Amino acid sequence: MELIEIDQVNKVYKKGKKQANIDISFSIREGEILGLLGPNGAGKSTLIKQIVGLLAPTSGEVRYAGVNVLKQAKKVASQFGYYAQEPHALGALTAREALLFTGILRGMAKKEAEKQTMELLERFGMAELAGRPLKKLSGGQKRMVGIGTTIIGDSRVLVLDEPTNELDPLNRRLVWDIIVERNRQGATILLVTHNVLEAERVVDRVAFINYGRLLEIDSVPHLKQKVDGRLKLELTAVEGEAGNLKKRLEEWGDIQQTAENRLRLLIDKNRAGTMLDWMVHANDLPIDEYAMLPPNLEDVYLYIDSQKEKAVGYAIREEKVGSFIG
Ligand SMILES: Nc1ncnc2c1ncn2[C@@H]1O[C@H](COP(=O)(O)OP(=O)(O)OP(=O)(O)O)[C@@H](O)[C@H]1O
Repeated sequence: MELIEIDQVNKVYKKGKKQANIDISFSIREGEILGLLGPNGAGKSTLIKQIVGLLAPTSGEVRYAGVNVLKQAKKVASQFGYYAQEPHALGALTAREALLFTGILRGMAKKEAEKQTMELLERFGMAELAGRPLKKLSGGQKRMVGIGTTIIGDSRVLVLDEPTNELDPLNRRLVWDIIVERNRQGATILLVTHNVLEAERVVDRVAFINYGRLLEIDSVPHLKQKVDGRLKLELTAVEGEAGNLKKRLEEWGDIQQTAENRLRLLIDKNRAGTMLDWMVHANDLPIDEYAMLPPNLEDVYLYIDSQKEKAVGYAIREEKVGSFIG
């Protein structure tokens, strides 16, 4: 069943005259984990804010269980857990109070909210910090309390905007575990992340957004078929030579610059042997290191993005390379 429908959503920010979302339509199915991926400035947070009803679309609408979210703000607030990128304004509350009050606001009985609060703080390794005001916690600890306030109260829908951002590896893993666990308990989950490789392990489907548009939405295996029959060559260029190297390799396949001196080439399997042979014999290529690897979801994204750029003639976003790294 389609739980949330995004129907022809357009968002124009008046001040900047910026069209952040253009004709976006797709559905989120009940019980799925849908990953929303795309580079910085693609329009993901704008879309998410409209999905949770905090921002009104310029045109189009978002429906939850068949009804426009803006017409059922109370219901959406009680049934959705929303983790925003911006830190929340609960700084004067203690960690315990922030969790407890959010649980009660979502309609939990006080006793149950108390129980879940302590369970979460223990799970986060923060039981001893329960009485400390949020403003006196570290950035990562604050973020974990933010995750806690999002998931407390068994919300039917979780909307998570970069939930693992700025967390250490252990907490990142804990958050991914919690996401999967809550999904198994029945929650429908929409999440924005730049951790494409971590997301690949948990999401059922992926929506790729760029230039304010939905470029693609599909299951991970289906998306990977787009780069089937290809291999990935990761190259480190000699300092200052990435542009030059990119030009020399362009004819072999789809090439992207992924960091200042790093390039990624997707090449047909049946050309890979000839290409490698050519590369090792060409003495003047400015290459420091290279490795041949099977493609992953990040490569699918880069491929889809490059095809779209070619198709519609968008300028290459040199300033945005590397958005997916780390
Ligand atoms: N309040 C605002 N007023 C004007 N323009 C805005 C506003 N918020 C966002 N934008 C612009 O809209 C575009 C989309 O921004 P958005 O925050 O939705 O991107 P994003 O995909 O979430 O990016 P990131 O991954 O960096 O968080 C950007 O060009 C941004 O500068």
